[in-house]
Amino acid sequence: MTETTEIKKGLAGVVVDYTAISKVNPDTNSLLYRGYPVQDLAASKSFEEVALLLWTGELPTQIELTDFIAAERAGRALASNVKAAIDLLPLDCHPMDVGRTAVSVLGANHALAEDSSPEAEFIKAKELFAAFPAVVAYDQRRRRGLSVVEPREDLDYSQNFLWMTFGEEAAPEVVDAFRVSMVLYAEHSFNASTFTARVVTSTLSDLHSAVTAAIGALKGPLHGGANEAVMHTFQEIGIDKNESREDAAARAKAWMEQALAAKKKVMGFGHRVYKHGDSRVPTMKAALDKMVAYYDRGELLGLYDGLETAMDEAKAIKPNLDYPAGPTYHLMGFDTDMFTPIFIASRIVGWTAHIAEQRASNALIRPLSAYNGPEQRAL
Ligand SMILES: CC(=O)SCCNC(=O)CCNC(=O)[C@H](O)C(C)(C)COP(=O)(O)OP(=O)(O)OC[C@H]1O[C@@H](n2cnc3c(N)ncnc32)[C@H](O)[C@@H]1OP(=O)(O)O
Ligand SMILES: O=C([O-])CC(=O)C(=O)O
Repeated sequence: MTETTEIKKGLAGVVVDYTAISKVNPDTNSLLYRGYPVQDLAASKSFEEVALLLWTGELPTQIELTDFIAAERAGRALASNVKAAIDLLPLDCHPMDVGRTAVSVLGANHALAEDSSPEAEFIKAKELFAAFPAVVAYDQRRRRGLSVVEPREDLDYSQNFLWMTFGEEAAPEVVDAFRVSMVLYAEHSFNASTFTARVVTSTLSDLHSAVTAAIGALKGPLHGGANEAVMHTFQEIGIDKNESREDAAARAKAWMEQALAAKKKVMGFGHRVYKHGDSRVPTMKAALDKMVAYYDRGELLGLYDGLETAMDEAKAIKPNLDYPAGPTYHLMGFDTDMFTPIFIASRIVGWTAHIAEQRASNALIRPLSAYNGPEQRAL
């Protein structure tokens, strides 16, 4: 085997494999899940239906959906050793560390952990989907010194997620914005965390190991961690509920101009694949607009507009999905560092769909490197 000398830093522009799960088209700013435009799915389908679509390739029949919903509702409670493991973690560790640990324990618990048949993998994917919201809710509540709220089987996925987190039933508008975010975050081809899951799977390792590794990749601010970084930016600029939208926009614009002059990277903007705008942003921004109206917090849109305009004027770089998602979760009442764990809950679907696809047509993922260290020398 000869070494290639053509280096593709960050694998930019490299096509690594086929996928039938989603199609990201940067020329048309579009995203298809198994052929369906994501904005159409977000307009009319539950997250549960979208999950089944991504896993199986087709929207479920009514019977399939009913069966899945029943199993999902029955599988929401946290195992006692997952709670115990979370309780052992410091309250000031990052919640992504909690999510990563919880998935690891769920893997160790699983009777089918080492069974990678398609049937076993599908069972594990569905169980992880059902169990993970309770991890986020449990951790959010323990950080606030609040007692656990048990799941309710009369609520759908999004309603129950918000119920377990806040201990009250969320308004339909809020549930819907949350559902939209779950649909939009679910899948995005060979992004860094999904690729990580595929690398781990390619060694014939198990599903929970692949998801645990993917969580590590998602945590970084160049990837999923950007949704919380967006809120940190808003907080650094300063949030004043009584400020007018125009004044907030002016302050945000000035902040961005300074940040760019200082050559800072501002999280929530830019994308490796989309260069003219992220396909999901218009749908998520519409959900954010509804939340701003619901909570009467126009000044947040001032900050949003000011940063976006200044970035566009200076560098023509567009927002990515994390930009509208961050303030949406803030308005719903989540602590900022819980935003990326919410992303995990959704992306579990995409990761596990890719794990299945990788297994079905596996080749060990092992690229080459060009050596640029010292020449051979004598000891
Ligand atoms: C769900 C998701 O994971 S979406 C992505 C979330 N991540 C973020 O929001 C982090 C901020 N964005 C970024 O760091 C980048 O846009 C990335 C990593 C997402 C993609 O970047 P790449 O395709 O590798 O492009 P790269 O980082 O080389 O940027 C190209 C140029 O645009 C600039 N640029 C890109 N994004 C930004 C940004 N957010 N702020 C300021 N400048 C930026 C770079 O500085 C670089 O400028 P230069 O050519 O003058 O050096
Ligand atoms: O595709 C990417 O590189 C990042 C992204 O938007 C995602 O994972 O949703």
